Amino acid sequence: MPLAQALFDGHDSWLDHTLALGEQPCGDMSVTMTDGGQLHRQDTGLLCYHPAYGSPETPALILSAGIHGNETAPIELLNALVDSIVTGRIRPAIPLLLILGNPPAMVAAERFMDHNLNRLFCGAWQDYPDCHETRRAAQLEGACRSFREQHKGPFRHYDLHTAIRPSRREKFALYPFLEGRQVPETELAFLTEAGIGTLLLQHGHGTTFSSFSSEQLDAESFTLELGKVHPFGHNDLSRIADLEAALTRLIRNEPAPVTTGTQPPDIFVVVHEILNTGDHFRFHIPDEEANFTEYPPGTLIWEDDITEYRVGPEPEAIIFPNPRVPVGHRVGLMVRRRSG
Ligand SMILES: O=C(O)CCC(=O)N[C@@H](CCC(=O)O)C(=O)O
Ligand SMILES: [Zn+2]
Repeated sequence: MPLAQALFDGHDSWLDHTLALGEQPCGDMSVTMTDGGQLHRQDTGLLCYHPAYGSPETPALILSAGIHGNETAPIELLNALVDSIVTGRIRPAIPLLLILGNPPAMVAAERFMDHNLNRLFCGAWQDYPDCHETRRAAQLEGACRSFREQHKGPFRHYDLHTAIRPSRREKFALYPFLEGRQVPETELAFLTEAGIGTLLLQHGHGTTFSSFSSEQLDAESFTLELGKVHPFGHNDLSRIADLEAALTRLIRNEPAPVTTGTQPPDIFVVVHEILNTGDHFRFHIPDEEANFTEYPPGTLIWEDDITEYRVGPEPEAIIFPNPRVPVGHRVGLMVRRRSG
């Protein structure tokens, strides 16, 4: 039986297997690749790879997609990488943890079922009533922690997403906030290689998956926004071919290309985080507004009965405008290009 079918219980791909199971767990199993590497199915949507040889300096990589179930382009990209590994087109030279985050939400083509999974990390899942997403956040934290314990060398995590709105900057990365941490030059070069020309530096502690791996696993972590949400089968994966090539290079542990003369990503900082303040919250950004739409000084962005927010002395742009979130959650971010 072909390796993929053995590992995925007769399904042709990891994605088909994950969608067939949804919320159901699956048994743990391992297969040995022809080069001696071990591919280990830990549970539904959870795979890990250990190469036959390695040293303490060998970097390790976590790749996740589908933390939001309807963000299908990154899911299809990760599935294609797994297919290449299983069929021997890519022979990984580094340990990998590969995650399809929210299988039942993927089946339902929804962002999430009960709670936004990407707000439940760093232990925040303990503050919510038990549901599929709280259990999944706990499981993913545990899987990442034990992977980290086995691999003490350089450690990266890329959490792949797509955005609800179109964007004036199609692909962008978010770097979780950690006091005193600066983005290494190697990571800036990786973003350029991957065709991601914009980087937003987060401004405070978060409870996203990338915040968790950054803060608690000492990973170089990024949330990567790779375009707009579309249903399965309606993505133009050629738009993220540079990322696929850059990830393939990392997985093979090949040296980075020489980047002399290439443009580093444009860096943005958060000026203001818009939170839903409750019943009297009024948001003045139209529903269909694209990410990175800029507003002139003085523009009223939101208000309630007590306070309001207007753009400061320099123009500011909006990212992730979405007023349909629970009270206390993020409605959007106001950002500005970093000077210097
Ligand atoms: O388009 C939107 O409104 C949301 C897209 C999305 O899911 N973005 C992530 C960003 C995570 C981060 O801040 O690192 C999210 O909201 O979870
Ligand atoms: Zn997302």
